[in-house]
Amino acid sequence: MIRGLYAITPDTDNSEQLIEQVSAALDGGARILQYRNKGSDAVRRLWQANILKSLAQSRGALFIVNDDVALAEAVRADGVHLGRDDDAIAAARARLGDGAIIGASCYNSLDLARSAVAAGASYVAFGAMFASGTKPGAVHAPLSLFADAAGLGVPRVAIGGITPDNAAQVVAAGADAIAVIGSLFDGDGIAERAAALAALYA
Ligand SMILES: Cc1ncc(COP(=O)(O)OP(=O)(O)O)c(N)n1
Ligand SMILES: Cc1nc(C(=O)O)sc1CCOP(=O)(O)O
Ligand SMILES: [Mg+2]
Repeated sequence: MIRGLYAITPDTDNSEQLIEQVSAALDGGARILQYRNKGSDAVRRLWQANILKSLAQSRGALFIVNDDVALAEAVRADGVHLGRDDDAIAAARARLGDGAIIGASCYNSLDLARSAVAAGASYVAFGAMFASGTKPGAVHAPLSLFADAAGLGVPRVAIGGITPDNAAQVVAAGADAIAVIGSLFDGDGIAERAAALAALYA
């Protein structure tokens, strides 16, 4: 189920630190984990994805791979997340099967969300909600999109600049899950910040 804190990994070659960071996020209550790594080579990506999948699933969390349908298939992830520069949703659905979770980035566009659902998306993501240090050039998405998208029949995920200080307004606006990188994984206290974010869905 796509609901609650959706942790997205920081992009790193440091697998030992990554495992510790992700463990803390899961301990704190993350219900969905996305493996997002655009910098490492294919061998390290496969290794990290396999380990993180086991970690997530051993804690009852869903495991989603960003961008890479082949990697999602290789590690038997619960699903894949796709944006405008990635593979088509219908092709991913054909490859991964009916049971796979396929998330779609819809930025600030309800029309994109409608098209994504028609193509077979399992959830839609809107962002950026706030200024994002991870993706400084991201377009801004208004909070009103979550109400506008309520009738689509799939969960609505919020992303971009979400922190323990501003997340409550996103949840109140109707986001079914909040996807977070920087404010969750930067610095010590990951489990505590995860718990604060997860508590918004308690
Ligand atoms: C949950 C979630 N929402 C949005 C994105 C962004 O996807 P995309 O636009 O493809 O950008 P990259 O993450 O690939 O840089 C996401 N990854 N997860
Ligand atoms: C990967 C990504 N996609 C976005 C979008 O708006 O589609 S914003 C974003 C970065 C999210 O990281 P942080 O929590 O550090 O802001
Ligand atoms: Mg992408």
